[in-house]
Amino acid sequence: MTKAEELVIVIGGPAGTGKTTIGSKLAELLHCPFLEGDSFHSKANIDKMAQGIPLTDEDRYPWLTTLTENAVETSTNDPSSISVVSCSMLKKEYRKFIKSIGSHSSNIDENVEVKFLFIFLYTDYQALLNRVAQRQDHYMKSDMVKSQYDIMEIPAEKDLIEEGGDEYGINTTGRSIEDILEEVYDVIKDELHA
Ligand SMILES: Nc1ncnc2c1ncn2[C@@H]1O[C@H](COP(=O)(O)OP(=O)(O)O)[C@@H](O)[C@H]1O
Ligand SMILES: O=C(O)[C@H](O)[C@@H](O)[C@H](O)[C@H](O)COP(=O)(O)O
Repeated sequence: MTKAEELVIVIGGPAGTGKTTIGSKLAELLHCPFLEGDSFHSKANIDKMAQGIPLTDEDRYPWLTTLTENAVETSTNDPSSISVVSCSMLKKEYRKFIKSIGSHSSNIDENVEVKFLFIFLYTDYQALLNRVAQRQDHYMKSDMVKSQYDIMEIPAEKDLIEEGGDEYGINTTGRSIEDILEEVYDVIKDELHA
């Protein structure tokens, strides 16, 4: 018996890179749910970020676990069998962790295989600062952008979706939302209902 397939599309990148904007529009296009990854943070994490203190791996891993389990559960329960979730996933090891948690999640049936695709958005440092400054009522202020920019790992050639991997990086500098969305769709379209 072949396993049924679910798809979780994770939209990543540093603060202000367009995860929420692109992720929510992609979900509309695919007629599937969108999850805002930041909604799964503990209060302690939010308080820390609001004070301008970067998260440590100890803070991040429980958040990544909750976020992944929710994304898997959401795709399981949705008729589309897809969910889109935003998550900074700045380092390769966080993408690997999401995949390993997702594959062993208690929320999945043994007859279901969950496929993850990681779309990493990035732009130049100044553009990020400007965009974060534009956001109103967000705990994350522009003093956090540098720490994120310094550690971010843009997907490597060997891990790209077109090379048989599950990652893809998009430089969004100077590009419209529609243009970026079109590129995302183009990259993932072969994985839809595969
Ligand atoms: N490609 C883009 N060009 C210009 N502004 C953008 C672009 N993508 C997002 N923005 C703007 O940048 C700000 C941050 O976007 P958002 O989607 O909240 O980013 P993130 O979820 O990654 O923090 C918003 O004001 C949004 O409208
Ligand atoms: O859009 C944003 O404001 C940020 O990306 C925000 O989502 C933050 O980055 C993460 O919630 C966790 O922080 P780390 O990126 O440091 O893991």
